[in-house]
Amino acid sequence: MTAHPSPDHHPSSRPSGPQRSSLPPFGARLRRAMDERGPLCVGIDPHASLLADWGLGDDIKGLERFTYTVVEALADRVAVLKPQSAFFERFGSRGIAVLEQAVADSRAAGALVLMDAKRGDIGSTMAAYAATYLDPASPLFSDAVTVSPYLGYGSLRPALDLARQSGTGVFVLALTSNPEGAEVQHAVRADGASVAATMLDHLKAENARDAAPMGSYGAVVGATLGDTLAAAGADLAIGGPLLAPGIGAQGATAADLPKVFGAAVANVVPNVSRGVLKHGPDVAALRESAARFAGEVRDAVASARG
Ligand SMILES: O=C(O)c1cc(=O)[nH]c(=O)n1[C@@H]1O[C@H](COP(=O)(O)O)[C@@H](O)[C@H]1O
Repeated sequence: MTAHPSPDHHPSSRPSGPQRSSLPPFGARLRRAMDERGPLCVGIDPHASLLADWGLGDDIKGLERFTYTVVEALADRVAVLKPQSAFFERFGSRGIAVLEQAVADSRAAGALVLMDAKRGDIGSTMAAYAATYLDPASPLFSDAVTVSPYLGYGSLRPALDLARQSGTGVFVLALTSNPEGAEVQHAVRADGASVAATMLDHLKAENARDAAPMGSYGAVVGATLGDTLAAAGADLAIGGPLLAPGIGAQGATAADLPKVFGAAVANVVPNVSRGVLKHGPDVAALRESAARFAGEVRDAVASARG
């Protein structure tokens, strides 16, 4: 995909091969951001219906206005912003240019950017996806990216290795928030372990290096899962972050977090997208909503600590 972004936020051509980064490991950066700002992650998901609700057109101008308003409202106060790439890709190269600008502006304002791209392919193609999001020379360079392990955990190796090199992170889908996920993720392998438990074990091993204060390799575990985690034999003590989508529009609440995550709740990065975004386009209302979710998360985590 060829992008034509404004020239002010990234190099016009990419050097060959991954660039070394001076960034500390992602896990350390994320832990610090969680300590300073609280663990909330807000999604930037410009649904067509939200654009309409905001009084915007379902076009590039609407996309720009929506995206830059969310960045202006939240990038200086939440730990993580998670743009969902699909909502930008559907506008073609001009949508990608908006995404590039949003990533750069969010990072400049102090938010970590988790690119929600859910990529996954054979290793050699995965290397290109990894370069897209985790190579500091890329116009879409982000602090972390979501990936899908359906081609096998080993196929993710180029992303896992580039993340270590560039101080970025990788979030692997383990137990997703949608009800359809169980047919794959709860499936039991010949050795008796579920697919999800196997992914979590891989991540635990990945995090064994650079484990303090937190590993850079995360799992996606839905906040909607209630007590079904036990059925998947999931050990959430992976030493890395746990991205927990599903709060708000999908029905989970902050109060569910201790029940779903138990002792691992300290590593949970709860995500809310529509639950916050529906309060736009008023910047103050977006901030108030994010602050309310952040407060509920803080109270839930504190009550779990006793
Ligand atoms: O990786 C994700 O972020 C993700 C994983 C998952 O299991 N479930 C899930 O909803 N998500 C994403 O999290 C966001 C949830 O949005 P809301 O339901 O509007 O809060 C969307 O961008 C989803 O693509």
